[in-house]
Amino acid sequence: MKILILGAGGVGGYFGARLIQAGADVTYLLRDKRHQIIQSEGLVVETPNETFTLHPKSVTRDQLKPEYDLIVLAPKAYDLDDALDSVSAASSRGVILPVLNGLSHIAKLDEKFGRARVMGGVAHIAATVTSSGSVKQLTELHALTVGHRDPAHEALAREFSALCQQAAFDHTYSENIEQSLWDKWVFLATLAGMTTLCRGHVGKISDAPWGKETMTSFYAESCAIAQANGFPTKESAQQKALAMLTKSGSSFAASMLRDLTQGHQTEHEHILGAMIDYGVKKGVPCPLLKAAHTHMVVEQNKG
Ligand SMILES: NC(=O)C1=CN([C@@H]2O[C@H](COP(=O)(O)OP(=O)(O)OC[C@H]3O[C@@H](n4cnc5c(N)ncnc54)[C@H](OP(=O)(O)O)[C@@H]3O)[C@@H](O)[C@H]2O)C=CC1
Ligand SMILES: CC(C)(CO)C(=O)C(=O)O
Repeated sequence: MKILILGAGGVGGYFGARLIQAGADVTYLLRDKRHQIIQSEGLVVETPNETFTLHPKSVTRDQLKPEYDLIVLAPKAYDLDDALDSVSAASSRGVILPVLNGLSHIAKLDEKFGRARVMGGVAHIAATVTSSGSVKQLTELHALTVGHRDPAHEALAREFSALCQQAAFDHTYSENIEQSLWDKWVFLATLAGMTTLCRGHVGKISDAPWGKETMTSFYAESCAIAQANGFPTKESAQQKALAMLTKSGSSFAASMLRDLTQGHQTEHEHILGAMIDYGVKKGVPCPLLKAAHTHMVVEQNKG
């Protein structure tokens, strides 16, 4: 299977590197600056246990041909339109696997490629790109869940899953990937909303007198929106998520907090704004999500 991965950032860089180590035929589609770095220095991956360098195949958009069976999209949500332009010379064939957080990108991809060509993916990792260009896995967490959304691409999705089984990360094949996407989204909206509002990680929030209660209410709001839209998070998954979201002493925080404190663009419209839209359409009250979203809009407008 020939795989094209758009983006060698935290998610694309990490999971792509692990797939290459496992023998997968991966090519990266990169913008000029990242392409030059990877061509000259290789793809450097730092994990909590080791640092390794790979020399992957990479192309820029002008070198692209429609020769891939699977096209993995790993840009930030605000770069999706540019990513779709960049990949256009290859995207007349193959199955598309987006690994972005949230869900609103799926509708856009379905509209462009048709549901029969768009599978689902959920990345569970805390990863970033360092100032020197390395991909850095910040914690031991590294899991990729994929699944088919249409019988037309089920065989390819399972073939890709078999490749993931060989790679050095945790992998699950989801028989209901849209539910998996919603489960991750309600968790992330809560984590991102609360850690950005409070400018602190889960442990700090849990130490505050009303921290656990507010986190729990935020999560309940997000779950109510998922439920109203036909994707109720199972009780067992809710308990597991709440345990992580309210754990005393935990240094867990969302990548949105890292982006905010480092002055980068953030995905608040995709993670918080789109969740509010789903809530408002179904008449679900979401005051905490609206407070978190308002805070992010004010922050980003500061320039
Ligand atoms: N980081 C994390 O811990 C997690 C992130 N996610 C989600 O995964 C998605 C990706 O996030 P993350 O990996 O952190 O983002 P990064 O910013 O680290 O990486 C995104 C990469 O996409 C590249 N890119 C964007 N547009 C194009 C284009 N047109 N052509 C080629 N490359 C392009 C960027 O390239 P360039 O270098 O040129 O800017 C960048 O290297 C997001 O939706 C995020 O929410 C999910 C789970 C965890
Ligand atoms: C919640 C987490 C860390 C899990 O992968 C994530 O996706 C993010 O912070 O963007």
